[in-house]
Amino acid sequence: MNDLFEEPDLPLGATYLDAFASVEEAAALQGFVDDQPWLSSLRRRVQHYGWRYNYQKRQGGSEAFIGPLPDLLNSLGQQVGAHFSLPDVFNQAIVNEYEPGQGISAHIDCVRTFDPTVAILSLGSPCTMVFSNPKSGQTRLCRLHPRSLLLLQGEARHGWAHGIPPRKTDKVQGLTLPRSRRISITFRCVQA
Ligand SMILES: O=C(O)CCC(=O)C(=O)O
Ligand SMILES: [Fe+2]
Repeated sequence: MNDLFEEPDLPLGATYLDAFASVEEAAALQGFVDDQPWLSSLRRRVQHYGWRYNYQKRQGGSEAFIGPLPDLLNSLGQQVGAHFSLPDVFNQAIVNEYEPGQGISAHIDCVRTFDPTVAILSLGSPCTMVFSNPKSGQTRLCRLHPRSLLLLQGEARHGWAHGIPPRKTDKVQGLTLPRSRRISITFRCVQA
């Protein structure tokens, strides 16, 4: 349920679905992720599945194939694909962990490496994502709730940057809401 019933304010091409994953699926995904090793080379911890992503080169590269997505991730990816009738199957997933105060700077997911659809599943703490449009200077805020899915396509994927400010709290309709640990799983299709 959305905090204080605020409506998500999304750029064209973005779709937000509350409670996309069931409580059981979310718990299983969180348990799975928590049992896997983390990469700690960024300011936040990450896990890569399917294809390793090189943040410096901003690409995957043919040597970067790790293997098929683990079953739990694959079945969630398939559900997203079926729900939105997507033409391609997700073959890559990046897990991001955010402790309070951590975020991700505004970016557009690499267009050369990844296909036009990006799907973000949220677990754990709610947080506010900021969309910014470099051409118009507009910004839009979207509250991401645990178990929600955010699909980025079209303008929202290519014309707007998205990021999460590195804060310990978010302001929602005048209230200051503390963040706790959040996990996101971003599904993409690497064009091999
Ligand atoms: O954690 C999120 O919700 C966003 C992650 C993201 O934008 C990315 O991995 O490219
Ligand atoms: Fe992203």
